[in-house]
Amino acid sequence: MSARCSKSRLQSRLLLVNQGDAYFGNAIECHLRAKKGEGSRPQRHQALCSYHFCRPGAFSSLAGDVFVHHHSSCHKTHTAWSRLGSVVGLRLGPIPLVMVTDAELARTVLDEPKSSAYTDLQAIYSNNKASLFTNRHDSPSTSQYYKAIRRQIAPAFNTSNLKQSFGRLAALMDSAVDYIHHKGSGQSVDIFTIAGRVTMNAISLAIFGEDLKGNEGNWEVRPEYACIFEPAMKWVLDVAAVAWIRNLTFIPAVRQKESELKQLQQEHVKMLKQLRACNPLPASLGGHLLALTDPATGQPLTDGQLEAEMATFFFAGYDTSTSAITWTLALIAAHPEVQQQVASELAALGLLATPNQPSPKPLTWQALSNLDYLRKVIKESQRLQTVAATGSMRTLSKSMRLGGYELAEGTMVHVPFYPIHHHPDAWDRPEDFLPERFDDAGADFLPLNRLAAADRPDAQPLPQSTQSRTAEDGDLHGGSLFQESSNSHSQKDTAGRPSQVRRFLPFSYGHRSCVGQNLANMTMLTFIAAICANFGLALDPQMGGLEGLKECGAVALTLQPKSAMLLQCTPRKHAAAS
Ligand code: HEM
Repeated sequence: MSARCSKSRLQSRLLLVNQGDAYFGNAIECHLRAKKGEGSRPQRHQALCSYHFCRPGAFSSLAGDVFVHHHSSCHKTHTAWSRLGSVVGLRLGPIPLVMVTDAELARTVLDEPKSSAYTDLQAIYSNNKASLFTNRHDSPSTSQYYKAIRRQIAPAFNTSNLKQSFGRLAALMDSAVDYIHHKGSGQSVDIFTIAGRVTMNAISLAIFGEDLKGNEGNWEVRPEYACIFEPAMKWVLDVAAVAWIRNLTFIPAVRQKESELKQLQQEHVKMLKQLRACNPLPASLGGHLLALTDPATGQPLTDGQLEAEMATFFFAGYDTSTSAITWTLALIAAHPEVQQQVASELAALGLLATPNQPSPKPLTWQALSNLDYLRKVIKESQRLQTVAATGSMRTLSKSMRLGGYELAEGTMVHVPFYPIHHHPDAWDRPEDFLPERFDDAGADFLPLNRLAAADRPDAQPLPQSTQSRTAEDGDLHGGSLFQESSNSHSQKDTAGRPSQVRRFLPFSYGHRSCVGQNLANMTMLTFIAAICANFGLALDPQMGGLEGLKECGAVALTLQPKSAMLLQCTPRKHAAAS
């Protein structure tokens, strides 16, 4: 124990030097200091907690907080740490990392122009090929490339462009509904798998104008692409955590993983061929992809470049939308009073199936924008079960003072969204599922009386100037299907920052926020409305009720159910479903 401690002390001192006058100890160093009674009570508590999470300690000496940071329950650990302070210092191997879990400080960090968390993942996938995901702050050429691609691709997600594929999307949802009907009343279905197929087909529709993998047959069989995608992505995540494992090619399992990754790349090459062959409409995502030009040459992207961009959309869109749909439907099933309100809203629009009206009106684009309550339900699900739980990463382009700490230029700062969505300083009753909290048009933002909390010595109270918001970066994000766009800010304060602080960040914030959020919102709303219009939902007893639901999430890039999400679906046209 003592040898281990002295080693970790040395490492912590090195971090101390790296970080200028701020102190960032690793878990073991914190543990020692806490045991000696150093620091304030909350700091000691934090230290002991973090030590506990990092066991077994022998390995923690070398790896620092890697295990806890990459653990499938890391969202809960991050949340526990966030209660102890808004800035936490961690060490991933030799790399110091600062975690920020306060909405106001998060704004300062996310406004930083540099680098994003997913950079590494895409770089691993594509052997450092440039893409929308591989913007490197230290390379002007990739940064230039990134900006040009983002500008060119964003209009594909404008609502007016997405609207063109709505009819086919709605037909897709009808097929999924038919499948559940045919399965028979009272049977449980795995909504996680069905949502996966729906999402995959929705992205395919946006890119190719057709559902690539078909929508017939058994919707509870994982799409072929997902079976290739999932093991490959798991390997990418493992390599992101411990880069050198990729070199252990003498181990058969490593060779197997590398070949799975190659298979995924080949799949994307095949898709690219298909895209060229199907001659997509210019307004579609596929049309926009084929029209992309490289700012360095002014020429259309090469096949290699295009393949990396296309892969980005499946990477970014598949896992995320699948989990968000699954959590929302499960939470609706677990809250009968919410389900009742969703049903009433659908009934008022003539969209609800009943024994007297077994074939209700089809969902139209117009009706979609009238589903106010359902939109709030989706938002509240995204807050409670934040899919992008681990949030985003930035590398500081200049030194800055954050929460009382002086952070040097180049420091990596991690902003996990799950703790921000669960922080009692930001939300009333953060652990409860309360869609009506979004009744207030300003609910995406911190109430003014919660700004500049006492534990932020450098925080300046912001002017309480305005409640109005105007869309910013409109050409980069397009209009939003949700009234409060994730990218709309209030007017600026004297430092040029928006004077309201966003506390609701399912799609991140600022210039690197989710470019596909309108497609995600359209897919979620359409599918969830179709399911709720046709079925009364209940959690299968195997899920263990609401408590079981809260426990069944695991982070594997996104926060998703550990396995199947079983829901009992009672057809509304046959029986009185809730
Ligand atoms: C509910 C579903 C979704 C969620 C919760 C989600 C969340 C996010 C978040 C949090 C980021 C920012 C990452 C960062 O700051 O580092 C992001 C980026 C991105 N998302 Fe999404 N996303 C979803 C669906 C989609 C879809 C359907 C697509 C497209 C098909 C998409 C494409 C992208 C792309 C390309 C980026 C990178 C943008 C950039 O770096 O400029 N996402 N997403």
